[in-house]
Amino acid sequence: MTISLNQAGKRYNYDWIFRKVTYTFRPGGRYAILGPNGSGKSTLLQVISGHQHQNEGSVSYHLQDQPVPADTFYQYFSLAAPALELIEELTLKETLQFHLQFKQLLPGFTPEKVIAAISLEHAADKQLRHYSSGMRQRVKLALAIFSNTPVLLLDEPCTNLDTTGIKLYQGLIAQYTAGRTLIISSNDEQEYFMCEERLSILDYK
Ligand SMILES: Nc1ncnc2c1ncn2[C@@H]1O[C@H](COP(=O)(O)OP(=O)(O)OP(=O)(O)O)[C@@H](O)[C@H]1O
Repeated sequence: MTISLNQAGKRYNYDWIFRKVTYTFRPGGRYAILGPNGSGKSTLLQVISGHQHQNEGSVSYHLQDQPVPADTFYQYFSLAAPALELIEELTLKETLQFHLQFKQLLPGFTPEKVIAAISLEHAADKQLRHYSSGMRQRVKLALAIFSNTPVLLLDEPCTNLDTTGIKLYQGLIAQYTAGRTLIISSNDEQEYFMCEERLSILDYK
């Protein structure tokens, strides 16, 4: 999947968050969107994903040179973000079953294997509302990383993770993202160390 931004700009009310972003995210590339708190990293990720619409310029998607309509791009990406809500009443097992109605898991994976991969076997039947913030983050990462999508969008992926959780995240990225386009919004090197391409949002003010 190729994602192309051409002179893209986004404002909230009268404040431009970024302007004139012309950038191409290529298939299999690993990209970090960098910048301080409040600079617009999450907003750019939301414009890429289509959750927010740009106010100027364009965003387009191509799969092997064929255009992908913006309103079908949701099928091709998975996303983990602090703002994304989990369904609190569901257990982890139920969450994965529900998720399977929308996205397939990576080949060879079952809900049980995903739960084991994030070391939450002991809490698989507990409602998510009783999870700690770090456990919730593991669930969000698992739903994104283990979905069989060519594009993976991660907004501050190590939010609420302890040292063990960060190592787990880094291991999952190393093991399960080969060949996928990875775009990480972050200001923490531990989250984006593997990204060879770095995009500073401050260059687009
Ligand atoms: N829905 C919204 N309405 C109005 N302003 C918004 C909205 N969402 C974000 N903003 C503003 O846009 C700016 C960029 O926010 P954004 O969340 O993209 O920054 P960020 O770089 O991801 O920050 P952080 O590192 O703190 O997560 C901030 O000034 C924020 O207040």
